[in-house]
Amino acid sequence: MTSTTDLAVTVRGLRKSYGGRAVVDGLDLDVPAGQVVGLIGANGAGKTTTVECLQGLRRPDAGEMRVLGLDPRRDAARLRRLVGSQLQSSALPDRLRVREAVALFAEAGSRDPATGSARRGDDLLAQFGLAERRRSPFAGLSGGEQQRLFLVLALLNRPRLVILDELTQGLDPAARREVWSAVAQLRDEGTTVLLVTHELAEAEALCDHVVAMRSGRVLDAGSPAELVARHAARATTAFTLPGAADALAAVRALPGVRTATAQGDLVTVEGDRRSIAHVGAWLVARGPDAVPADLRVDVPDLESALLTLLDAPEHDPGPAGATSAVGDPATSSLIGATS
Ligand SMILES: Nc1ncnc2c1ncn2[C@@H]1O[C@H](COP(=O)(O)OP(=O)(O)OP(=O)(O)O)[C@@H](O)[C@H]1O
Repeated sequence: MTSTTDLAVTVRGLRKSYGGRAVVDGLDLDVPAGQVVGLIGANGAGKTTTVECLQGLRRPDAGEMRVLGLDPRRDAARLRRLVGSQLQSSALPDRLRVREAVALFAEAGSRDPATGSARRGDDLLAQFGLAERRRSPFAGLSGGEQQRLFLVLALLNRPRLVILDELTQGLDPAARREVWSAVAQLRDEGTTVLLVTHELAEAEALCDHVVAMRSGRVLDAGSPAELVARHAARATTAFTLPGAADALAAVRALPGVRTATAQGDLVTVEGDRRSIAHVGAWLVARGPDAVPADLRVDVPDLESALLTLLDAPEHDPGPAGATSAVGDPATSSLIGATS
């Protein structure tokens, strides 16, 4: 179990209302040091409000927060030096050159005292593939380059925690992959990252843990694989098999298979993930001529898990607290107590 000293962020009972409407409603959250934790959920779930409270940008109505051991309400200025936050595109003037942005954001401590150059900045620009763009104005960068520059600026002063909100929104697939690999690099270097994202493939690729939110509350939390196993365990296998109807009884008897149906020669099998391997092995065992050329497998992913979670009826968490919907006690260390 994670001890509190291993936690970069702890939140208990966070509440924030706008005009009498609770948008964060008794949220508990732990972010273990050195991990990438993702906040996912529906629009308006309160994800951005939560991370803004953690950065001292918004004042919650109630609750306890600790970010790197500090209270964002009282220590916002100290935290700004320890937390790297992603800027919004509008934060940089179009004409500001990359090297000027780096110089502007570098604290004295990140400069090399011998040469006076922002060596850390140069290293990061090289690391994130922007060394050749040092003279480019911000507006001349591609979307992916702009986001990578935000990462460089967020990392410039060696933050212990990086908070990223919709980092890859609006990027094309190639640029998104570039930014993902930059975040994966951070994770490999042991930086703690709190990531707000709508991109569930992104959460699946990058996050050690994800916290699914709706209406300001935690619905469930765990590793992406745990959430998939709990909420989207079904896999579908489909293939063409001559004489399909006669084979259905054998397919239904395979381990992990829940249902098997045939439409003409097209067989559709539903089951848990094990069923995929068993169906494949059964087909191969029938001989090389029986192996279908059109085998298609739909494996459940985090998106299916989140859709199931968001589809579940809302219920009042009652006095037990907002995280009472959490399913598996094994993952509750990430969510914390519900008192
Ligand atoms: N300053 C504000 N005044 C009034 N309502 C606000 C304010 N800021 C946010 N809200 C509302 O609070 C709710 C939660 O917003 P928030 O941005 O935290 O959610 P989110 O989960 O990040 O949403 P999204 O995924 O759409 O970005 C939304 O309904 C939003 O309209």
